[in-house]
Formats: sequence, C-alpha cells, structure tokens
Amino acid sequence: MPEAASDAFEPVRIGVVSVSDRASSGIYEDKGIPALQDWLGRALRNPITWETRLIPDEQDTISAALRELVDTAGCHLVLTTGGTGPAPRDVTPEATLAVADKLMPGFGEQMRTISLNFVPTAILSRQVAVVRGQALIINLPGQPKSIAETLQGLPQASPPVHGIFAAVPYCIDLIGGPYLETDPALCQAFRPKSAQRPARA
Ligand SMILES: Nc1ncnc2c1ncn2[C@@H]1O[C@H](COP(=O)(O)OP(=O)(O)OP(=O)(O)O)[C@@H](O)[C@H]1O
Ligand SMILES: Nc1nc2c(c(=O)[nH]1)N[C@H]1C(S)=C(S)[C@@H](COP(=O)(O)O)O[C@H]1N2
Repeated sequence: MPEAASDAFEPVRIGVVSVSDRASSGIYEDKGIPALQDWLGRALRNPITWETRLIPDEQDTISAALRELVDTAGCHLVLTTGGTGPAPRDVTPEATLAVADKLMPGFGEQMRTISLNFVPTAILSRQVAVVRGQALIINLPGQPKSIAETLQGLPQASPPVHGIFAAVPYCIDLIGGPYLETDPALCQAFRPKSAQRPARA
C-alpha cells in the first residue's frame, strides 16, 4: 500500500490579481478575484493557497505585485484580469512583459482565438503570458465572464473549443512547479505520456 504522502495532491500557491481602477477604488465591487477563485477552485484538485491582489491600472504597481507574488510569496501560477485593452490606462501586458524571463506567445494567440467564439471584440485584448522563475503568469481580460470563457473554452460544442488551461499543468511541470491535476469535467489537462503520473480514482 503506498504511503499517504505519495497519494496526496501536491499543494500549490496561486496568485490572482484583479487590475481595475474602478474596482480597486471601490466604485464597483470586484468580481475578478472571486471569478478566478471560483473557476480555479473547481478545475484543480490540488489544495490551493491563494494570494489575492486588487490593484489599479498602474504599470509599476502591477509589475511590483507580480514580482512579489513570484519571488517572495512563491506562487507557481499567477493569473491577472483586466487592463489588457487598447485604452490609455490599459497597461497590464506591458507590466507583465517587464517581469518576464520568457515569453509564451501561444497563450495570447490561443486566448484571442477562443474569445472570438464569444465576442467579436476578442482581438482588442493584448493579453500575454510569460514565465518568471518557476511561475507562469497569464493575463485575462477584465470582463469576469471572460475568465471561464478563455480557461475552459466550449468543450461540449461541435467542434469543441479547447480552453487554454489544458496546457497549464504541463507548462508548470516543465518550469519546476507542482504536479497540477484537474477535474476532467471542466478541463482535461494534456501531458505527453512520458510526463503522466498514474490516474487517480
Ligand atoms: N474587476 C472587475 N470586477 C467587476 N467587473 C469588472 C471588473 N473589471 C472589469 N469589469 C467589467 O468589465 C467591463 C469592461 O472592463 P473595462 O475594460 O472597462 O475595465 P478595466 O480596464 O478592466 O477596469 P477599470 O476601467 O475599472 O480600470 C467593465 O465596465 C465592468 O463592467
Ligand atoms: N473571452 C472574452 N474575451 C474578451 C472579452 C470578453 O467579454 N470575453 N472582452 C473583450 C473586450 S470588449 C476588450 S476591450 C478586451 C480587453 O479587455 P480589458 O481591458 O478589460 O482587459 O478583451 C476582449 N476579450
């Protein structure tokens, strides 16, 4: 009988960052952080420690939050929401690129393609993803509904629209983070056979 420890899902620390002038100043209630926690909490089977940040659309503030979440708090995954459009104060992509060790352009390309199934304005999002140290940082648009749309896609549609989250667990394996396991009802994570651990009940 295997030891309990080897059976346990590995814990993961996740940063969720809502970038919004209006939500951070109390003009409206922030729905970005709850939407991120709701989707990730349902999609991941690992125990999650959350690091939440609600901040205005200021480039230096966003970059500082991302550095702190990765370098000090030890997050292996950081998702931002908001500030990805073309308006003068939309600077989340610039703030994210400023802390990058590596660019991961496939995520932005795929998210815009997925979002075109939902809104014709999908191409207005300049969202990017990067690796910093042992963390993957991904930008999502500010509309709270865009979080599930891009992470999950429309797997039941014909033909299915695959969300980007399927590629996240293997990316985190490759950068030295914990082995993330998903609920296949929301997201079927893809790993090459050589990287898969035995399936759980
Ligand atoms: N954090 C949030 N919580 C709740 N709703 C949001 C949030 N961010 C955006 N929205 C909704 O999405 C719409 C479009 O977002 P928009 O691009 O205008 O905001 P943003 O640039 O992300 O945030 P802000 O303008 O407050 O800095 C908003 O009008 C609002 O209804
Ligand atoms: N999946 C999805 N992507 C989306 C949207 C959306 O509602 N759903 N909104 C679009 C719109 S209207 C804009 S302006 C851009 C940028 O939004 P942001 O500035 O709030 O990040 O994201 C786009 N991408």
